[in-house]
Amino acid sequence: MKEFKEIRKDILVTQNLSIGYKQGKKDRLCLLSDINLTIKRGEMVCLLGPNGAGKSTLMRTIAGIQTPLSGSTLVEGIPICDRNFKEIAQLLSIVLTERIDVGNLTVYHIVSLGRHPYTSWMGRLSEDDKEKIKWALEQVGLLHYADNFINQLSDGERQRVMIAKALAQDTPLIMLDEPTAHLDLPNRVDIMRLLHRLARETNKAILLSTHELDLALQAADIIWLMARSEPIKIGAPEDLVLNGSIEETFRNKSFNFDRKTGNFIMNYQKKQSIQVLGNDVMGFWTQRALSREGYQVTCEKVGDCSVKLIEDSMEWEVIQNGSTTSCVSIQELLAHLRKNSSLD
Ligand SMILES: Nc1ncnc2c1ncn2[C@@H]1O[C@H](COP(=O)(O)OP(=O)(O)OP(=O)(O)O)[C@@H](O)[C@H]1O
Repeated sequence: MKEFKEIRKDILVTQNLSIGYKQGKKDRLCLLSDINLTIKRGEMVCLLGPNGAGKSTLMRTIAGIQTPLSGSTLVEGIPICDRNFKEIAQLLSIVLTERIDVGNLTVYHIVSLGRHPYTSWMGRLSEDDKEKIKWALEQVGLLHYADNFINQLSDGERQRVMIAKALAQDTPLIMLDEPTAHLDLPNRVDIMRLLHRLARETNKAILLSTHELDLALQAADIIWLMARSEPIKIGAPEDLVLNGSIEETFRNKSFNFDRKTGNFIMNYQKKQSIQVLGNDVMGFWTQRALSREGYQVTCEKVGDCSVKLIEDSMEWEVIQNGSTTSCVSIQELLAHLRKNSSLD
């Protein structure tokens, strides 16, 4: 029980925080006020929200890079504004979105910069510092790249170097601003899995802002859902799906959020209805294709056209006006339907 309490200790608390920008001497743009948030050790929190919601502003304010309009951020119980630069750097590390372009530095050198808050002004690394750098490189799977120059690495590897630097900084809170931007799908998944594992195994709190709704829904322990001028919604991803918060925040006439799959489905103008007999995986993809083609798919009998799925042989039987045509692919099915509708 004691161990559980330690794992779930609050590392960061915001108290009635207001975020925004001072504009001139008197005016100010307040994006959001009365923000009361908590992050616990061992927790991965994803900050989600549409463009312009204020995610970066919130991240910068929490990290003490930007001054709040009012309220405060407490790290380990002490307001961040009462701490000096070195103390803050020992409590929270930040990984920014910008692609790093320091070609003449090695991976080891960049990760070693994470030890800066602990070294003397000469920056000499102790044995303990070197151990922490090695450990950080191991965690992100880049120990064998230690002597490589940064410009010899892919974007995914560079991002892992920056995460290693944050790990070497050995702070209880790691903040990342859109860590998966510029990455392809396998790398996006790898980074999210890595961050999730690190939160669990190192007992650090990880806060990241992202536009990757599907990955955040799978990897986050807690989601902070932000929309302009609305209170931040907080909860386990599944709770925010079930109570309709995700749908509401990202509501758009061009697509719908499918609560069952956690995916966004594009809206197409529907021309006519079509009956599809069969379900499961083949049914799902057939429905997607027919929907794109402008059909309203139903399992009820409608009109004189229906599609029967033969799952064993992966075939589609189109039954229309009493005659049956077999198609061996969705492409062929769509071509057949297009041909017949042009004959109508
Ligand atoms: N320096 C600034 N001065 C005044 N307003 C700003 C400044 N920086 C950002 N804003 C405004 O604050 C609002 C929130 O911006 P912010 O970058 O925090 O949103 P975001 O959710 O991170 O957006 P995105 O997802 O596009 O990165 C925007 O309307 C933006 O125009």
